[in-house]
Amino acid sequence: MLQNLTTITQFIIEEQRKSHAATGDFTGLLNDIVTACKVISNGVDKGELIGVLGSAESENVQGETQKKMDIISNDVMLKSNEWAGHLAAMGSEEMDDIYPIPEGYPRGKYLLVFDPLDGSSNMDVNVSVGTIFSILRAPEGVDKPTAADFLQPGTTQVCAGYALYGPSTMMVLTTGQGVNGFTLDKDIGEFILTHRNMTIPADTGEFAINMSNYRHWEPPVRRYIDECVQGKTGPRGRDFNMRWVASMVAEVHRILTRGGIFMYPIDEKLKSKGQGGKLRLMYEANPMSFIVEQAGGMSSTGRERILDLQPNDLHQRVPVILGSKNEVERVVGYHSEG
Ligand SMILES: O=P(O)(O)OC[C@H]1O[C@](O)(COP(=O)(O)O)[C@@H](O)[C@@H]1O
Ligand SMILES: [Mg+2]
Ligand SMILES: [Mg+2]
Repeated sequence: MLQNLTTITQFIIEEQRKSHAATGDFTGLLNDIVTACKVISNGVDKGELIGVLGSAESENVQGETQKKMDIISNDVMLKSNEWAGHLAAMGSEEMDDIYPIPEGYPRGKYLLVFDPLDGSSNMDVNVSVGTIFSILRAPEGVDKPTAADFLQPGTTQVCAGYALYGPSTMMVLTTGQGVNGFTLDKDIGEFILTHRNMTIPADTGEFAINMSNYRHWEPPVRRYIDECVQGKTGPRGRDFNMRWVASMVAEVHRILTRGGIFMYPIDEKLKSKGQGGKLRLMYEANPMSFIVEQAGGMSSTGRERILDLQPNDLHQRVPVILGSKNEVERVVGYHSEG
């Protein structure tokens, strides 16, 4: 029924009304992020029709070859969010250092950190990709924030969300009052509330991990996956299914929709490169952990709650094990057994 549609803006305003401190700043910021994701969705949708597939022949701070859409999505996020006066600075996977709000634009009280295109290795093969974002408060009285001002534990996030550019374009977000999903109606250009109060079942029979790293895994992870693969014939006494999309956004969305466990653990290969994991704390692990916990799931490094971690670098990498509570707890238990 057309007249009963709730747009994402209406939903956020209603949510903000519950907290008397709301000034409209947050709603304004979210609207700018929503606009950016609509533009990126349009670009992903059109693909080679507008020549945006393929590599950009440049590398980001992670040493990864950037896709054209990595750079385009990054620019769209910057341009859409820099002008309105809600932000003091931004941080992105695709930029070495933070992005201060340009002179001439008003500064605001929030910090925005994002992964402009997640799963970018799937862009050229037409598999779901996404955008992940996290909103933090800028320290009071600081006119020009530094990278250090972004290094706040995940528990201090004001909002976390992602856009998923898949068969349909969706946006899922939390402000600490549960998790809700919105589907983009491209005819009216609005994200409409379609998935109210998303929750993750505590149990699951589905795991997601890049099995090609098997020989590099630590014993607790190898034990957990061995038992899943042994299924009925092993100690778990039941069969498990496996999925791996290679887009964290798509994995988390599947888990929010039907449960599951997603793992990108630390391994010997990553350690040998001096990395603390594959995925980035500030704009992948923290926002996804806030969403997963708000949906009743759990998120850990295997040894610590991700949201409690004190970040030490804007591009810090961490192990990620998240999803259905009882399975994540089991993996954490295997780590503590040593
Ligand atoms: O290539 P792998 O080992 O399968 O890793 C896939 C993982 O890397 C990522 O693509 C990293 O994110 P980016 O694409 O934003 O760099 C995750 O989305 C995904 O979960
Ligand atoms: Mg990513
Ligand atoms: Mg990315």
